[in-house]
Amino acid sequence: MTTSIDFDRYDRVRPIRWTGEALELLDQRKLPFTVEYVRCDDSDAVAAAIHALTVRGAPAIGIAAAWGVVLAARAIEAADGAEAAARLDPAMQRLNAARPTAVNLAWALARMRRVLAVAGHDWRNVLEREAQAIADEDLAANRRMGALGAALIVPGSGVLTHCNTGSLATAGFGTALGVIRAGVAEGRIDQVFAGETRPWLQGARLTVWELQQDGIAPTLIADAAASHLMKTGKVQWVVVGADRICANGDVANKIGTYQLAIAARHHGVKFMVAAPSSTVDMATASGDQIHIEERDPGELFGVGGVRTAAQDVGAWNPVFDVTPHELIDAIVTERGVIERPDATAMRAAFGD
Ligand SMILES: CSC[C@@H](O)[C@@H](O)C(=O)COP(=O)(O)O
Repeated sequence: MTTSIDFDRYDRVRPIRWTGEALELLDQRKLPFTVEYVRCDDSDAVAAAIHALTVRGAPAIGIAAAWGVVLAARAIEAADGAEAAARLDPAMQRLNAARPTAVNLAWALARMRRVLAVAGHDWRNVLEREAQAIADEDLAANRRMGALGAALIVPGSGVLTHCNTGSLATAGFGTALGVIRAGVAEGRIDQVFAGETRPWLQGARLTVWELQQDGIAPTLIADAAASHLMKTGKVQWVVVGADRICANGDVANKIGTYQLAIAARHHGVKFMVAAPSSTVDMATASGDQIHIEERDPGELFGVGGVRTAAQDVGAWNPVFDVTPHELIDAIVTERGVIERPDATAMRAAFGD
């Protein structure tokens, strides 16, 4: 497939930088007002950064964890990969436990374990090459799925997206935001709406900032405005990313995605999920089996450190939800487009 997209135009934001000595993470807690990288010198610092959302987004936390393994390797001695694997196991388990919902974290660590198991005396170089490969493959997958997803969008369309699925959440270009970038570049998308994505405001803080770096001017909406937006006819597609795609096509993504899918179906708006194959988890049969992360209820009590909620209130803060496959029109990965996903279509695309 050929595409007219100038990818280099979109290579401006990089959330993860490997210096050869340390891992530098663009601190997403401080964006858009402060652009600052946090330096991680060991794997526990990486695990803490993943847990704190310094680095976030399913593919990005997998990539960061892979570099975390490279850092953990600095602290041990081993004659070969098998011996190193045993010694690195506690650090890898701590990285794996940093966040539960996005499968990309466990997937990246499993890849590091696999290459380690067969590595010889040069196991440190093997780990470093694998971490770099995970990052490089993610960027390539995003570019490919961007073009594939954009091709589904009829010129002149408006789209709504949720959370942040861009360069900040990946090795670059983005998943759903990659589709949107490609769609804008190809003249298919006229207008991009971004939901705020409360409580952490990934949409208002990160997606808007990222698109502005590209010269794309999104329109911000309150999350609660989504159904009304759809009713006006201004959007033809909802395009979102994923943290885990199950064997039956159910999709876990940022809290609020499920209600967007319900509203989209009601209004005849199409619903697309864009994610690399590293987000596909064929070992999880359906969304009912996904561990949904719940974060500090304090995230709901205010914005930017200013309290907005009444005092002495209880709160519940699940940060992901599951969209049933019946509400999804297309899942786009770098391997192709799965229309109306279900267990049969998923098996045909990804095996068992
Ligand atoms: C490529 S990003 C896909 C998802 O990871 C994204 O939509 C999302 O839900 C991120 O959640 P976050 O809690 O910000 O890590």
